[in-house]
Amino acid sequence: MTTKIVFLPGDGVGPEVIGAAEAVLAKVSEQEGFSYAAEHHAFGGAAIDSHGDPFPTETRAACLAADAVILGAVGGPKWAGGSVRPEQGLLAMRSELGTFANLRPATIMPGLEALSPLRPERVTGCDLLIVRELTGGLYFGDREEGSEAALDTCRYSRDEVERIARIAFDAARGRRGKLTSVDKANVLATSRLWRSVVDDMATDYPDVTLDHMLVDAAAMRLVSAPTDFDVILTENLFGDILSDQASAVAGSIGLAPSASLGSGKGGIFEPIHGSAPDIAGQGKANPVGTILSLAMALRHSLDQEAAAVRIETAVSKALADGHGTFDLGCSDSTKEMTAAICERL
Ligand SMILES: NC(=O)c1ccc[n+]([C@@H]2O[C@H](COP(=O)([O-])OP(=O)(O)OC[C@H]3O[C@@H](n4cnc5c(N)ncnc54)[C@H](O)[C@@H]3O)[C@@H](O)[C@H]2O)c1
Ligand SMILES: CC(C)[C@H](C(=O)O)[C@@H](O)C(=O)O
Ligand SMILES: [Mg+2]
Repeated sequence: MTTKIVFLPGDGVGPEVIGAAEAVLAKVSEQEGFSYAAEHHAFGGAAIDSHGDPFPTETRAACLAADAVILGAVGGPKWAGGSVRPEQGLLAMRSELGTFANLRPATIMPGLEALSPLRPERVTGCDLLIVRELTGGLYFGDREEGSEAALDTCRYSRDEVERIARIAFDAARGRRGKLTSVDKANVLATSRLWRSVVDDMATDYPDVTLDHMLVDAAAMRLVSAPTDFDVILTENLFGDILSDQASAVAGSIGLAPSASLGSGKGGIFEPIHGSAPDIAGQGKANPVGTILSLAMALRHSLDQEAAAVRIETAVSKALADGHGTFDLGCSDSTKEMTAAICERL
């Protein structure tokens, strides 16, 4: 059966970085000798404009049938005040595809320590993975809008915590064997449930060293001692915030990929950054986060480990050779950076 890859360019820099991932996929598939069928669908603000819906029915059907969904980004000032927002389409897609596990690695590439805002000796060797719960918590609880008062609710069930914790324990087992569960158990009931479920599961993983950290302390630790972390397990909102912070520690948000996985084989693969309205349309966006997200798709959903490694190696080489976009203090355009990576595949 033909591998089906759905591209959702979305808004702002989304189409620019998706173009980069497509160029890399075209070359790497030829080199590794596999074929695929690519489709493009409307999503986010662009889909509000064309269909009146950020996640139109035909996009939903294509994503449900896909082996992997590669997303650029959604959102922007044009839609921010509207009654329907692009971000609602993103949340609906994550929920309907059941992608509860969001993997967000933050690794400083060897030789590139100077990219970090932290002192090089502090960031050298930083290699962490944030495992973020993606389909529960505050993002999906009951909500009431209001001009005088508003309400968001946070709910987690034992099952929801168990399934994401299992992913994190397994990931730690395959890495350096250290798991830090991040919560706010000194205040939140959901965090106290989270902590007790994670503790219960620790008995199945005697080879993993588990600790718990409050999210405020974790935010501090992430900049004062990022190399202390191996795998960070956390809920939806905390994972959103800490992953942007970790990406900056590792050099730039423009470098950071993610994989959103469920119980099936497919998944959603997207850079962690947004539509970057401040640089959209200027050919300046760093395509690496999206290209490395493609590598995660090849590894996790498409059975193409060799292609994933080929891409990761080419990205490292291009950066080590001094290529980079403006966010890295370099002068390559999105297209030049993409070409530099393609040449090194
Ligand atoms: N997954 C997603 O689609 C996603 C993720 C985050 C934010 N958003 C949305 O994007 C819109 C803009 O949000 P924001 O400005 O807070 O966050 P953002 O991530 O879009 O941008 C934050 C900063 O990082 C820079 N940046 C982002 N991506 C970059 C890249 N590839 N190369 C170089 N620099 C890059 C931007 O120029 C900006 O200065 C909002 O509507 C938000 O909801 C969407
Ligand atoms: C756009 C927004 C809903 C989204 C999130 O918070 O999950 C984004 O910030 C991300 O990190 O993918
Ligand atoms: Mg975010």
